[in-house]
Amino acid sequence: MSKVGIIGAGTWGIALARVLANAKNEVTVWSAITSEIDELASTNCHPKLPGVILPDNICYTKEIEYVCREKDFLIMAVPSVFVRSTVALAAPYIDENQIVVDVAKGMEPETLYTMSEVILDELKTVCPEKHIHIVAFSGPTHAEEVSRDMPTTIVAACRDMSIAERVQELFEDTCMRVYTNYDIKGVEICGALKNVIALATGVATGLGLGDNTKAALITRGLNEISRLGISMGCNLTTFVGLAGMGDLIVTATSEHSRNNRAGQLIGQGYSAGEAIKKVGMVVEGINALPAALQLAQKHQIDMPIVKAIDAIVNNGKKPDEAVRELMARKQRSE
Ligand SMILES: NC(=O)C1=CN([C@@H]2O[C@H](COP(=O)(O)OP(=O)(O)OC[C@H]3O[C@@H](n4cnc5c(N)ncnc54)[C@H](O)[C@@H]3O)[C@@H](O)[C@H]2O)C=CC1
Ligand SMILES: O=C(CO)COP(=O)(O)O
Repeated sequence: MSKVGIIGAGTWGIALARVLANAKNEVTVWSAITSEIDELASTNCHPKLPGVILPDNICYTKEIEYVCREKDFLIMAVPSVFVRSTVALAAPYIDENQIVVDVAKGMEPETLYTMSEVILDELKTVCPEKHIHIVAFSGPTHAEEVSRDMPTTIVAACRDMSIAERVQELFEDTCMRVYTNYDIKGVEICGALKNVIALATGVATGLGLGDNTKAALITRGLNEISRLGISMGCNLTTFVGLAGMGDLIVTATSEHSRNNRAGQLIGQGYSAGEAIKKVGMVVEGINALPAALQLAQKHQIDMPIVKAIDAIVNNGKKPDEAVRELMARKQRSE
């Protein structure tokens, strides 16, 4: 039995809280939004996970200190744009013997840091004397399915494999089968950038295009992401594994994906802002675009699908025009 603090009460934080509480761990959930905590505590339900009853051994708190103190694991489950500010709040209460597990998928546009790097950077600023272990936890894992105990696989990534193994053990005997990987940077790049490609497959669906187009976007999209990752020193095997190919497949094809849904709306003619509003939850692929473009430029990697999505989302390019341009690119070898 472990003590786990879940920082963030969106669908993913709550799905993980449920799995871990049912496995007899002592689970505490915190949210920056106090009304969310009141609702969870009084209903044992999350409004975006209808029909899922949460076990009553989950403790809810509005105190960041309480969610951090004396926990073995702290799971950072806020959307990527809130990771830095949330770590700043939590840092004074985080100890060296705790493992911080990041589940947010994104990259910070100003620093080009992955989320584990953002966490480390913020912890160094607030408490430079502490050495804290951080694990990236990423893979094909929609909250809607995990919260119904559907068999799911995921990667726990850390340079120190013994720390990744601690997270693997935490999820033993749950619906989640955890694989370890020491290529934390590769795992995090996969998690952030597959969302951009899922936007692209959504756009294709919204335009009324077919399965051939989606397969092309998934395959060539993975090629773009892996070329970037390899140029940054990551391992190809990470990109063809669960955090890469696995998560790209699920996000690009699942009805649960917010990125896929936002892309569909954009393909149907909605602006990015309208699509985000209609989806009503975080669309990380849109947040990841500035960092993706900067990294492509910095590492001199051609990323035509990422560029096309940025042109549609941020520069008003018509989706059908972007498809025509992608198809008309100079012919080349695979
Ligand atoms: N939902 C899913 O199936 C999965 C999500 N993820 C990742 O987990 C992260 C969180 O995603 P979701 O839980 O789906 O998001 P969500 O859109 O359901 O959650 C939003 C949550 O963010 C928190 N929040 C809102 N404003 C905040 C603020 N100012 N400061 C701190 N926290 C604030 C609140 O707890 C709110 O419920 C994302 O990076 C996502 O890519 C990863 C795997 C699966
Ligand atoms: O990362 C996810 C599944 O693994 C969630 O994807 P969406 O944010 O597109 O729903």
